[in-house]
Amino acid sequence: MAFILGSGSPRRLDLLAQLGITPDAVSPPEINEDPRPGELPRSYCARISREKVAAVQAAPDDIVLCADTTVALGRRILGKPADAGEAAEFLHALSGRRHRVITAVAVRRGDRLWERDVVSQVKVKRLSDVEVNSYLATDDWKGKAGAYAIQGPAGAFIPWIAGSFTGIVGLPLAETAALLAAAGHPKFKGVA
Ligand SMILES: Cc1cn([C@H]2C[C@H](O)[C@@H](COP(=O)(O)OP(=O)(O)OP(=O)(O)O)O2)c(=O)[nH]c1=O
Repeated sequence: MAFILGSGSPRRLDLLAQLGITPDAVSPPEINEDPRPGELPRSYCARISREKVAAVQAAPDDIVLCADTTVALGRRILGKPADAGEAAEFLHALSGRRHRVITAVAVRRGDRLWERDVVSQVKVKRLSDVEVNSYLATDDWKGKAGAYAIQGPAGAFIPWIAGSFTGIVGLPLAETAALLAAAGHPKFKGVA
Protein backbone atom coordinates (compact mmCIF):
# COMPACT_ATOMS: atom_id res chain seq x y z
CA MET A 1 0.00 0.00 0.00
CA ALA A 2 1.26 3.45 -0.93
CA PHE A 3 -0.43 6.66 0.18
CA ILE A 4 -0.64 9.14 -2.69
CA LEU A 5 -1.54 12.81 -2.24
CA GLY A 6 -3.19 13.91 -5.48
CA SER A 7 -2.55 17.61 -4.91
CA GLY A 8 0.01 20.23 -5.79
CA SER A 9 -1.09 22.39 -2.87
CA PRO A 10 1.65 22.93 -0.26
CA ARG A 11 -1.15 23.70 2.26
CA ARG A 12 -2.56 20.20 1.90
CA LEU A 13 0.89 18.66 2.42
CA ASP A 14 1.36 20.75 5.60
CA LEU A 15 -2.10 19.87 6.91
CA LEU A 16 -1.45 16.14 6.39
CA ALA A 17 1.85 16.58 8.26
CA GLN A 18 -0.24 17.93 11.16
CA LEU A 19 -1.87 14.46 11.27
CA GLY A 20 1.61 12.89 11.23
CA ILE A 21 1.20 11.67 7.65
CA THR A 22 3.80 12.03 4.91
CA PRO A 23 2.61 10.81 1.49
CA ASP A 24 4.68 8.17 -0.31
CA ALA A 25 4.08 10.16 -3.50
CA VAL A 26 2.65 13.52 -4.51
CA SER A 27 0.88 13.39 -7.85
CA PRO A 28 -1.29 16.40 -8.77
CA PRO A 29 -3.92 15.47 -11.38
CA GLU A 30 -4.59 17.57 -14.47
CA ILE A 31 -8.31 18.06 -14.91
CA ASN A 32 -10.57 20.71 -16.36
CA GLU A 33 -11.85 22.74 -13.38
CA ASP A 34 -14.36 24.88 -15.31
CA PRO A 35 -17.80 24.93 -13.69
CA ARG A 36 -20.67 23.66 -15.83
CA PRO A 37 -23.34 26.19 -16.80
CA GLY A 38 -25.66 26.72 -13.81
CA GLU A 39 -23.66 24.37 -11.57
CA LEU A 40 -24.06 25.19 -7.86
CA PRO A 41 -20.93 25.65 -5.73
CA ARG A 42 -21.36 22.63 -3.44
CA SER A 43 -22.07 20.12 -6.21
CA TYR A 44 -19.28 21.67 -8.31
CA CYS A 45 -16.77 21.27 -5.47
CA ALA A 46 -17.75 17.63 -4.81
CA ARG A 47 -17.58 16.83 -8.54
CA ILE A 48 -14.11 18.35 -8.92
CA SER A 49 -12.64 16.46 -5.94
CA ARG A 50 -14.13 13.22 -7.31
CA GLU A 51 -12.71 13.93 -10.78
CA LYS A 52 -9.31 14.72 -9.27
CA VAL A 53 -9.18 11.44 -7.35
CA ALA A 54 -10.29 9.45 -10.41
CA ALA A 55 -7.50 11.02 -12.50
CA VAL A 56 -4.59 9.95 -10.27
CA GLN A 57 -2.76 6.79 -11.42
CA ALA A 58 -2.47 4.28 -8.60
CA ALA A 59 -2.11 0.56 -7.93
CA PRO A 60 -5.30 -1.22 -6.75
CA ASP A 61 -4.22 -1.26 -3.09
CA ASP A 62 -2.95 2.33 -2.97
CA ILE A 63 -4.86 5.02 -1.10
CA VAL A 64 -5.28 8.28 -3.03
CA LEU A 65 -6.48 11.52 -1.46
CA CYS A 66 -7.64 14.63 -3.34
CA ALA A 67 -9.57 17.73 -2.32
CA ASP A 68 -11.07 20.84 -3.79
CA THR A 69 -11.68 24.17 -2.09
CA THR A 70 -14.34 26.44 -3.56
CA VAL A 71 -15.34 29.92 -2.43
CA ALA A 72 -19.05 30.56 -2.90
CA LEU A 73 -20.66 33.99 -2.80
CA GLY A 74 -24.31 33.05 -2.91
CA ARG A 75 -24.63 30.89 -6.03
CA ARG A 76 -21.49 32.38 -7.54
CA ILE A 77 -18.29 30.32 -7.63
CA LEU A 78 -15.13 32.38 -7.09
CA GLY A 79 -12.25 30.31 -8.43
CA LYS A 80 -8.57 31.17 -8.49
CA PRO A 81 -8.19 34.67 -9.89
CA ALA A 82 -6.51 34.87 -13.29
CA ASP A 83 -4.76 38.16 -12.50
CA ALA A 84 -4.61 41.05 -10.02
CA GLY A 85 -7.61 42.73 -11.67
CA GLU A 86 -9.82 39.70 -11.09
CA ALA A 87 -8.42 39.31 -7.55
CA ALA A 88 -9.41 42.94 -6.83
CA GLU A 89 -12.90 42.26 -8.19
CA PHE A 90 -13.29 39.19 -5.94
CA LEU A 91 -12.05 41.03 -2.84
CA HIS A 92 -14.43 43.94 -3.42
CA ALA A 93 -17.29 41.45 -3.91
CA LEU A 94 -16.41 39.69 -0.60
CA SER A 95 -15.94 42.97 1.32
CA GLY A 96 -18.40 43.52 4.19
CA ARG A 97 -20.22 40.22 3.58
CA ARG A 98 -20.39 36.59 4.61
CA HIS A 99 -19.57 33.84 2.13
CA ARG A 100 -19.09 30.08 2.24
CA VAL A 101 -15.90 28.10 1.75
CA ILE A 102 -16.49 24.50 0.74
CA THR A 103 -13.80 21.85 0.81
CA ALA A 104 -14.67 18.45 -0.62
CA VAL A 105 -12.30 15.57 0.11
CA ALA A 106 -12.25 12.32 -1.86
CA VAL A 107 -10.31 9.19 -0.93
CA ARG A 108 -10.03 6.25 -3.33
CA ARG A 109 -8.64 2.76 -2.89
CA GLY A 110 -9.00 0.66 -6.04
CA ASP A 111 -12.58 1.26 -7.11
CA ARG A 112 -13.87 2.16 -3.64
CA LEU A 113 -14.53 5.83 -2.91
CA TRP A 114 -15.07 7.70 0.37
CA GLU A 115 -16.02 11.37 0.27
CA ARG A 116 -17.06 14.25 2.52
CA ASP A 117 -17.58 17.93 2.09
CA VAL A 118 -17.34 20.60 4.73
CA VAL A 119 -19.02 23.98 4.40
CA SER A 120 -17.73 26.87 6.50
CA GLN A 121 -18.92 30.44 6.71
CA VAL A 122 -16.49 33.33 6.59
CA LYS A 123 -17.15 37.00 7.30
CA VAL A 124 -14.93 39.58 5.62
CA LYS A 125 -14.84 43.08 7.11
CA ARG A 126 -15.49 46.09 4.91
CA LEU A 127 -12.32 46.59 2.93
CA SER A 128 -10.99 49.97 1.85
CA ASP A 129 -9.24 50.42 -1.50
CA VAL A 130 -5.97 50.87 0.42
CA GLU A 131 -6.45 47.53 2.20
CA VAL A 132 -7.29 45.72 -1.05
CA ASN A 133 -4.32 47.24 -2.87
CA SER A 134 -1.83 46.53 -0.10
CA TYR A 135 -3.04 42.90 0.06
CA LEU A 136 -2.75 42.56 -3.73
CA ALA A 137 0.84 43.81 -3.46
CA THR A 138 1.72 40.84 -1.20
CA ASP A 139 0.92 38.37 -4.04
CA ASP A 140 -0.59 36.10 -1.36
CA TRP A 141 -3.87 35.90 -3.36
CA LYS A 142 -2.17 33.99 -6.21
CA GLY A 143 -3.42 30.41 -6.57
CA LYS A 144 -6.04 30.88 -3.82
CA ALA A 145 -9.74 30.29 -4.39
CA GLY A 146 -11.63 33.56 -3.84
CA ALA A 147 -8.33 35.51 -4.02
CA TYR A 148 -7.43 35.25 -0.34
CA ALA A 149 -5.91 32.88 2.19
CA ILE A 150 -7.13 33.04 5.77
CA GLN A 151 -3.77 31.67 7.01
CA GLY A 152 -1.87 34.62 5.46
CA PRO A 153 -2.10 38.40 5.77
CA ALA A 154 -5.79 38.26 4.74
CA GLY A 155 -6.42 36.83 8.22
CA ALA A 156 -6.57 40.50 9.25
CA PHE A 157 -9.72 40.88 7.13
CA ILE A 158 -11.64 38.01 8.77
CA PRO A 159 -13.27 38.77 12.14
CA TRP A 160 -15.49 35.66 12.24
CA ILE A 161 -15.79 32.14 10.89
CA ALA A 162 -18.13 29.22 11.59
CA GLY A 163 -17.06 25.76 10.57
CA SER A 164 -13.65 24.23 10.01
CA PHE A 165 -10.51 26.40 9.96
CA THR A 166 -8.48 23.60 8.36
CA GLY A 167 -11.29 23.14 5.82
CA ILE A 168 -11.00 26.81 4.82
CA VAL A 169 -7.23 26.44 4.43
CA GLY A 170 -7.74 23.42 2.14
CA LEU A 171 -8.13 20.13 4.04
CA PRO A 172 -10.60 19.63 6.91
CA LEU A 173 -8.55 17.47 9.27
CA ALA A 174 -11.24 15.75 11.35
CA GLU A 175 -13.12 14.61 8.24
CA THR A 176 -9.91 13.71 6.40
CA ALA A 177 -8.76 11.52 9.30
CA ALA A 178 -12.14 9.76 9.32
CA LEU A 179 -11.97 9.11 5.55
CA LEU A 180 -8.41 7.77 5.78
CA ALA A 181 -9.41 5.51 8.68
CA ALA A 182 -12.36 4.17 6.65
CA ALA A 183 -10.05 3.45 3.72
CA GLY A 184 -7.67 1.51 5.99
CA HIS A 185 -4.71 3.89 6.17
CA PRO A 186 -2.22 2.25 8.55
CA LYS A 187 -1.90 5.44 10.63
CA PHE A 188 -5.47 4.86 11.83
CA LYS A 189 -5.30 1.11 12.39
CA GLY A 190 -7.94 0.11 14.93
CA VAL A 191 -9.66 3.51 14.76
CA ALA A 192 -12.32 3.00 12.06
C1 LIG B 1 -10.16 30.24 0.90
C2 LIG B 1 -8.75 29.73 0.95
C3 LIG B 1 -8.21 28.98 -0.07
N1 LIG B 1 -6.93 28.53 0.00
C4 LIG B 1 -6.35 27.69 -1.06
C5 LIG B 1 -6.51 26.18 -0.79
C6 LIG B 1 -6.29 25.59 -2.16
O1 LIG B 1 -4.91 25.29 -2.32
C7 LIG B 1 -6.69 26.72 -3.09
C8 LIG B 1 -7.91 26.29 -3.85
O2 LIG B 1 -7.56 25.57 -4.97
P1 LIG B 1 -7.81 24.01 -5.20
O3 LIG B 1 -8.21 23.83 -6.65
O4 LIG B 1 -8.72 23.45 -4.14
O5 LIG B 1 -6.38 23.34 -4.96
P2 LIG B 1 -4.99 23.60 -5.67
O6 LIG B 1 -5.16 23.89 -7.14
O7 LIG B 1 -4.22 24.61 -4.86
O8 LIG B 1 -4.28 22.20 -5.52
P3 LIG B 1 -4.71 20.76 -6.13
O9 LIG B 1 -5.89 20.93 -7.07
O10 LIG B 1 -3.48 20.25 -6.83
O11 LIG B 1 -5.07 19.96 -4.90
O12 LIG B 1 -6.94 27.87 -2.30
C9 LIG B 1 -6.13 28.81 1.10
O13 LIG B 1 -4.96 28.40 1.16
N2 LIG B 1 -6.66 29.56 2.12
C10 LIG B 1 -7.93 30.04 2.11
O14 LIG B 1 -8.35 30.71 3.08
